[in-house]
Amino acid sequence: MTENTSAVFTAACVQMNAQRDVEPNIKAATDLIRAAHAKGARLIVTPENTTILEPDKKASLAKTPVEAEHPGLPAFSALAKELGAWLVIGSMPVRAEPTRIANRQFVFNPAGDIVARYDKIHMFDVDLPTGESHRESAQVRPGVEAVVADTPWGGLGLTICYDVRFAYLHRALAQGGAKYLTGPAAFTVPTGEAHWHVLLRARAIETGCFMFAAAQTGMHADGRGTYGHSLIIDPWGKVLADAGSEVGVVTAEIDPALVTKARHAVPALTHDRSFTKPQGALSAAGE
Ligand SMILES: O=C(O)CNC(=O)[C@H](CS)NC(=O)CCC(=O)C(=O)O
Repeated sequence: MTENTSAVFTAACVQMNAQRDVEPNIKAATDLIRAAHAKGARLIVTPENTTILEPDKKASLAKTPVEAEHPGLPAFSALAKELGAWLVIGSMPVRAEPTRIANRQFVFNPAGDIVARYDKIHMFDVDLPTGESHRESAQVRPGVEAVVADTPWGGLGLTICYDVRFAYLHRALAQGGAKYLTGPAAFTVPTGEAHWHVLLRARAIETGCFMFAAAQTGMHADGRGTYGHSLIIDPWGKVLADAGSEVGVVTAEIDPALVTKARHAVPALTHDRSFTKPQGALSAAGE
């Protein structure tokens, strides 16, 4: 189908509860993507780690093939083509080096072609007050390139999960042509409760972009919980859809004209100034 590039269209976020093994996750994602399409969605975004949420690093590496051998690629390519929809797989980790993976996002056009790839740049290395610790950098090779995909509705800037805490990436994407941002995630419950909505709304407001943040939800392997609340947000910061904590699909009508409207009202994206930086330096602990 040829898209009318200025017309209102329906976008969807798929909310998943991915488990350890790739094939059942592909099947679960496929069913939800079909449900999103049945609701009229022309652009469908899935969460970070759509294809695998395996806490055991050795097992995760063993289950993560190189891109060319990953069963998710032919499956999602065929699905995008069958549905005639734009499909963003929030992330599908692939082997990047013998012992490291890339936390990679894929954009498929309605012909089933991969039109963009993005490797997550910022690594989630944290020790939370709840005792939950993550060392993403121990296994993931971080990306070094910000990516804006071309869609019929305008630029789609790609980010993943912890990237949401880095405003400069989003600003660079918007200044590089993005009118829409993806923010697929597997957010922790405590940081989600405290930070998720405000961070995503801030990124949408600062950039004058729509935000599509598809999330993992519920309990995963080894007692790991994720926050859910997939969000679709407009460029003025209004939450158009919030998926709550259940597995499922949320949709929203996207009016591309709202991007121009928000940026005309407050053209902050064009008001950058240069300034000298303060001399201080952070310690390793970040203080
Ligand atoms: O490790 C895996 O198996 C899958 N990957 C994730 O869950 C990623 C990296 S550990 N999670 C986040 O980035 C959460 C960020 C977050 O929660 C915050 O910024 O507060």
